[in-house]
Amino acid sequence: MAKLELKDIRKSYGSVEIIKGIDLNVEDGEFCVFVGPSGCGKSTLLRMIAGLEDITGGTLEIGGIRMNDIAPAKRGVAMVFQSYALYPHLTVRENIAFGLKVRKTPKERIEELVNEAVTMLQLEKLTERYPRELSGGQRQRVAIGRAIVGEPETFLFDEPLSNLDAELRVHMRTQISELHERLKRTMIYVTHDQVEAMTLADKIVLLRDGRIEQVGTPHDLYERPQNLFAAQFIGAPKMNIFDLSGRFEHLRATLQLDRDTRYCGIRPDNLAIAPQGEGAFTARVRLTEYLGNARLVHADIDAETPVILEQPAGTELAPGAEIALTARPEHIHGFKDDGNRVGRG
Ligand SMILES: Nc1ncnc2c1ncn2[C@@H]1O[C@H](COP(=O)(O)OP(=O)(O)OP(=O)(O)O)[C@@H](O)[C@H]1O
Repeated sequence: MAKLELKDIRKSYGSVEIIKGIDLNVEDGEFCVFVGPSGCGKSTLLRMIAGLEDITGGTLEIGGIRMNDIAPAKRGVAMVFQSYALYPHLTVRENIAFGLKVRKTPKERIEELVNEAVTMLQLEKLTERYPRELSGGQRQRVAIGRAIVGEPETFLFDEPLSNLDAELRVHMRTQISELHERLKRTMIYVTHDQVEAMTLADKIVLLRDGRIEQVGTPHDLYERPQNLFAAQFIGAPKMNIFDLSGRFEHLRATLQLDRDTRYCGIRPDNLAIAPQGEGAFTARVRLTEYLGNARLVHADIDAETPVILEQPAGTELAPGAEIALTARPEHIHGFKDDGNRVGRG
């Protein structure tokens, strides 16, 4: 069993607090992704779980056992790093077997575990190569193999795909998903890439500045962002936000928004072009981008207020054209003065 419980977890370097009180449960077998902007503390939190960083305050339990002061090797976790951290002078097979040898695992068992991992990760033809003779994706598969053979209860991934090109990232992402399906182990995965977070996670933990902004399924974060930060972090292009305290006051009536609503948010694919003279507001097209399956329209409501909408790829709009825009009530997200969602929950 590898349920993780973090209770008021804190980390300081000197007088600077980096992790500012994290309460979180990760269920046994769950795929949990820590996501957030650079410097928010994702890696630090993961390294604290791994035992590579001391915990300044709070309690970390894995499988019901307090782990704060337990050595990394005794936590039942294996970590896969962005940098692969392979031994250059060892072959693929030797790299994968290394930890088992150190732990004095019987030879036959090492054979068995390594062969299993090699097959699972399709490394059969590469076992006698050295890391320098491998591509980035192959190196990362070896690093994952090394983690698998230790049979950990929990896998910790620290931005494992960051050094790979776009195509390989997508491929490795699906491999990691399949690995989770197959091993059914708890996995915690750090990324700053919201697409990775959305596609891999059972549970997303969105962090900012050492605190949790929102925890939920990918669907929760996309459909019901709990605050302006979550609304703008998840989804690309970003959600459009209109401040109703100023020149968008009229939207309150037109879009029938609650009195508590200070900001209204509408995703680019939820903005529709209305017949001229109708719609909630008008904008002037600046440029359009053809994406193959859609067309992104960049427009300006006024000099300070850009807006982005996603339209069918065949939509023809010349720069300078005026468009009337509208959105259905169920696609409008309302946020209060403090940035929290109206009718939170
Ligand atoms: N050893 C250290 N001493 C002092 N500050 C540190 C140390 N390690 C990390 N930090 C600071 O802690 C904060 C969180 O760092 P961390 O690496 O966890 O962020 P991150 O969210 O993983 O960012 P990134 O996506 O850029 O890797 C940063 O502001 C960083 O500068």
